[in-house]
Amino acid sequence: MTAMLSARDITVRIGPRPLLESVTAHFHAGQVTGVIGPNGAGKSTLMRVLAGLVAPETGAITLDGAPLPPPGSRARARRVGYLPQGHEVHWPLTARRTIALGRMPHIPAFGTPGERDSAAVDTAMNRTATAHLADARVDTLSGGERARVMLARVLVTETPVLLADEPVAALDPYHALAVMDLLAEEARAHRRAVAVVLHDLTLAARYCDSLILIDGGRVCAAGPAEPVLTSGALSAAYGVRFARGVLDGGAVITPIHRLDEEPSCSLN
Ligand SMILES: Nc1ncnc2c1ncn2[C@@H]1O[C@H](COP(=O)(O)OP(=O)(O)OP(=O)(O)O)[C@@H](O)[C@H]1O
Repeated sequence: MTAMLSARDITVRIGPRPLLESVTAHFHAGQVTGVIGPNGAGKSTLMRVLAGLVAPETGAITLDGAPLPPPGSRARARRVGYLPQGHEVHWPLTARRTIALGRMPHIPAFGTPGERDSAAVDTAMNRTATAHLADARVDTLSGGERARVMLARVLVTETPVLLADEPVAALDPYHALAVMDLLAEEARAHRRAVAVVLHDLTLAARYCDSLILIDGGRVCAAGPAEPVLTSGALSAAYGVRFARGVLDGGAVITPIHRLDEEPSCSLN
């Protein structure tokens, strides 16, 4: 299967230290690809490279086999949507106006938003359960509410590639499942390539078609989700023994205890 978004041989260095080393990763249309790995592994750095916010020292990123438009351009913004980790916002805009900013790449210079833009905002607010927050200032929202508003802002951009860095980190279980359902729908119904950074391996097992396990800036395992989640590389990367099973028809992966060995699969 041809990948929609491909990163090949990406190396990112800050000073002498490589944050990513020869990372190759593929993200397919119609699939949710999970990016997993321990703290500091390089997951967010990979997302930032894919979003065009960090220039790699080596390597290339292609969309459908062609180079991406330059970072910061409207053409790039129409192709790759990026939901960063954390959702820090300091601007005193309402949730609706914040979400509407996601339509900017579609509005001509000196143009004004039209009915199509307004409808896209309404749809995204309904899908992220944020319609009731429309007039609330985004800097006054709770962490989980703000996370859903920022997701809506990315959804309205309607990009073929959607990068979400820990989109469920601030969410309660109901909203975490709702957001994962939504990302899966974006992939399956709209044929988008969805990349999602996750720490919850049960969500990774249930929602991701394929996984990229990163540790120490390198890819330790990649491919269909199940073999990655059952591989020794998973325990080695996290330094944790996991229990795996099926409960109520769904996969469950939970950490049991730390391993004695120093966690690392980057030498495997
Ligand atoms: N601008 C920077 N300058 C120096 N070091 C950086 C910079 N950005 C990231 N790093 C380092 O690169 C490593 C990878 O960071 P990154 O944010 O990609 O990790 P991560 O896998 O997303 O981790 P987490 O699960 O904790 O969010 C970390 O050790 C981090 O301290």
